[in-house]
Amino acid sequence: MATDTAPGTRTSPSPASAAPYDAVLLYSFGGPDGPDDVLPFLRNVTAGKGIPDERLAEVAEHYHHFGGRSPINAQNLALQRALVAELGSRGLDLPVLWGNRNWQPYTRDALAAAHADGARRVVAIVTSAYSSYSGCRQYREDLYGALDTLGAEIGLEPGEHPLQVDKIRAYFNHPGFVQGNVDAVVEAYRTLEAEAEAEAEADADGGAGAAAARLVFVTHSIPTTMEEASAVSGATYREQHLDVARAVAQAAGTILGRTIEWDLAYCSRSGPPSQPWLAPDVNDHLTALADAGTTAVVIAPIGFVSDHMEVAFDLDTEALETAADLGLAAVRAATVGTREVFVRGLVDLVLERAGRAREREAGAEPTPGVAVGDLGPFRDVCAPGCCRQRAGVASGVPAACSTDPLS
Ligand SMILES: CC1=C(CCC(=O)O)c2cc3nc(cc4[nH]c(cc5[nH]c(cc1n2)c(C)c5CCC(=O)O)c(CCC(=O)O)c4C)C(CCC(=O)O)=C3C
Ligand SMILES: [Fe+2]
Repeated sequence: MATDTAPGTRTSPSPASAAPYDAVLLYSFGGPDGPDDVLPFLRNVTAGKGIPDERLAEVAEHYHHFGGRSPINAQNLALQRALVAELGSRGLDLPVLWGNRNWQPYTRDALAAAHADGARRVVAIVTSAYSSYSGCRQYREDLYGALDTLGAEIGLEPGEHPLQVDKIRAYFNHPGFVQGNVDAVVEAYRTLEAEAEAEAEADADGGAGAAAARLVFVTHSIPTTMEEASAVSGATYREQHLDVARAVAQAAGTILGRTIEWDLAYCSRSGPPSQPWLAPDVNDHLTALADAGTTAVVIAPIGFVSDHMEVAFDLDTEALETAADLGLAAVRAATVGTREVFVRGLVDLVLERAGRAREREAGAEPTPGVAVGDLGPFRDVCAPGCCRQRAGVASGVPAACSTDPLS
């Protein structure tokens, strides 16, 4: 076959298209940057939520323990840079804006900047991999609010928005997110083994449990009412985590050459004690495991995409202390953060979303997305009633990225 390229020379691939999108929004939670930000930030987060004052004071202490600064902002900046680099390596120079729900830079400001630069179609990457009110609808409600504000500022009619923002689907079962977690779990097992070997050299009885260490997956607890309401998207918040956990434990076990026993536990419960939340709490679960004879654990925070405050405080400070008190050898697996396989996956999801938007707009059948596990890819556009706080109770607050904003 004739070719004008010398063997072994790589031609640069023609860039994949991100059309119809002209900007990406990295859309996150936000966190305080210093001690003076802590209270106003917490007021933003908890407005109208009925979180008891003692719980707020306690959470403020978690932030003050780290100088009043959450690690989340630096991590989002790093992810923003990694996304720009990955898009660039594919020949795409799409701007990546960063906006938060609860602290600056706020979503409204990010979208205003995009609009001023001429963007009209934006694709959002929410820094939450799972679907529930907290990880899906709340982001979409706040997005609708930011678009309304922006519209009003430039004199549009109520409900008319200056830009259209779509979001990538819930990506908990996307291969990039799952593989990032598999790699992190394998590394944690190897760290635990290395620590056990070092200890065994120093003291003859150490190290026995590392090879059989139990894998404890952890995610953010939510009220059971929110868990029930999450079923509208096809599988509940808990079922989504169980699907990822099964896939990660199996793949990590294959790499490590053993069967891994695992469980799913929860952290960061808030709300009044009378309100049921998903359990067991990770500290209670570690205690139960130690009582039953477990001697080593890997703690894998699959519910979080980066090492923000829940991970830094609830896991690295509290849960690791619980493990030490119980005499459990414990290593916390990394979050996916800016791992290459995860960042590549996010850009794949942006391009997949763009491709399906083009197909839909051309009246063609959209190409199905890829997913691992048993649940299949989640929807691009949320179904009516998706991810409410309570099943069957509409909030009356409109939400973006839905076929029916008021449902
Ligand atoms: C499922 C879920 C995620 C994961 C999905 C996602 O990542 O979005 C998440 C993330 C986060 N949650 C965060 C912080 C807080 N969450 C709170 C409160 C709450 N979270 C809830 C759920 C979730 N939260 C719920 C049901 C509440 C009760 C009140 C309410 O319904 O909203 C409160 C109030 C005090 C308290 O009650 O603890 C704070 C300060 C931060 C920032 C951390 C940092 O600063 O590094 C992040 C990334
Ligand atoms: Fe949803």
